[in-house]
Amino acid sequence: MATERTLILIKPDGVKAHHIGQIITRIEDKGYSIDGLKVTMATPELLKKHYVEKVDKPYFSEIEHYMLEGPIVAIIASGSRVIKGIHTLAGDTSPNQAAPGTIRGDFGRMFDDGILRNVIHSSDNPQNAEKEIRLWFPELIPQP
Ligand SMILES: Nc1ncnc2c1ncn2[C@@H]1O[C@@H]2COP(=O)(O)O[C@H]2[C@H]1O
Repeated sequence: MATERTLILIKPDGVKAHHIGQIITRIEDKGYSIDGLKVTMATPELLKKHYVEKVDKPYFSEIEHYMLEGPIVAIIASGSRVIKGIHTLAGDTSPNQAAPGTIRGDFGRMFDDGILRNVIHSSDNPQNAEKEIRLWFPELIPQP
C-alpha cells in the first residue's frame, strides 16, 4: 500500500481546550509523519470550498459559525493507510456517540447552544485529501 497523505484540522474547540499536543501525540504514536503544521484561521470563502458537499445542508451556518470561532491547527499527515487510520482515531462524528479512546470520544464535549463541535476533521478519501491540502496549505503549491 502506497503512502497516503491526509489533511487534519484541530478545530477551534480543540485548540481552545489545549488539546493540540495530545492530538499530535496520538497521530505520531500511531506512526504517522507530520509533513505540514500551522496555526491558522478559517475564512468564509475557504469553508465554502472545504465543505462544498455541505453548503446546502441546513446546518451549514452552524459549521461556519463554529469553524470561525477561533484559531485552527492544520496538519498534513502521511503514512500507510493514514486516511482510514485518522478516521478511526477520530471516532464517530458526534462527541456523544464517539467511543472512549477516540479523539472525539475523549476530548469532544456537548454544548448548550446545540452546535455540533467535534474537535477534529480529517479527509475522507485521497481526492478530498489532496483538495483540502491545497486549500489549507496554498503556499505548498509549486508556483509556475
Ligand atoms: N447533523 C449535523 N449537524 C451539524 N454539523 C454536522 C452534522 N453532521 C455533520 N456535521 C458537520 O459536518 C462536518 C463534516 O466534516 P467534519 O469531519 O469536519 O465534521 C462534520 C461536522 O462538523
